[in-house]
Amino acid sequence: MKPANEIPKATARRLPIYYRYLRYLNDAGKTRISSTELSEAVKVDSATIRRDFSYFGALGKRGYGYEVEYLLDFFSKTLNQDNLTNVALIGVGKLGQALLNYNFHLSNNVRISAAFDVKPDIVGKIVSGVPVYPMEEMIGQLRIQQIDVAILTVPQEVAQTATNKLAEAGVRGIMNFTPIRLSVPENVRIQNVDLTNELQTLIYFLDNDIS
Ligand SMILES: NC(=O)c1ccc[n+]([C@@H]2O[C@H](COP(=O)([O-])OP(=O)(O)OC[C@H]3O[C@@H](n4cnc5c(N)ncnc54)[C@H](O)[C@@H]3O)[C@@H](O)[C@H]2O)c1
Repeated sequence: MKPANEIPKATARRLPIYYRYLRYLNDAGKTRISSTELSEAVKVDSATIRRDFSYFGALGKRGYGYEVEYLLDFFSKTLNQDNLTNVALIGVGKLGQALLNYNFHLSNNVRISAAFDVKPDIVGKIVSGVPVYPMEEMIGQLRIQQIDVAILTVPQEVAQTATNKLAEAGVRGIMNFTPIRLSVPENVRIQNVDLTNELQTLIYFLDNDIS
């Protein structure tokens, strides 16, 4: 098995997809799955699946397929499913509230446990089960709750200032929903999410008939 930093990013991104489907199979009482079946279900070609799995050692047997429980256990450990990751949300507006409401129900191991805002009418409230703290308490709360991942849903004008505070609090990963490109220290990783971009990419692929 390769160390985590040697696993290609594309493979790492597919792991949660495999994991979710294996959980579904396990819940349905299925004990074994062939690579063709798995491939059809998760829409990843079987050569890619075999290559992905090969990074973790030989997990399947030719002509037999994969043991669901074994794989599930294996991926659960690899994806650190046994540890709950608390995530903070900064900016409890329209988008922030939608994310709080969703709160990653499908995942066992990630949940938003604290939210932060500046609006007096929302600070101090509990929104979808998550307490909303004032921004002045952010650094302290993140440290107490040992949160090192944050979702940023503030107006773009304040995004960089909020990011600086997150970095100061020791946050290592930020999921950035704001349209600006954030500057961060080297040890902080940013994941930009832009639904408009995604939609435009989809339309571009459709218009140009690219599969
Ligand atoms: N990536 C996407 O696909 C996508 C989609 C929608 C919105 N957005 C972006 O998400 C962000 C939020 O959008 P929205 O529609 O929810 O806006 P909104 O105005 O409804 O919410 C913003 C929230 O941030 C709070 N806020 C303001 N200043 C703050 C500060 N300094 N610290 C903490 N909180 C602060 C406000 O009080 C408000 O509750 C915007 O930057 C918007 O451009 C991105």
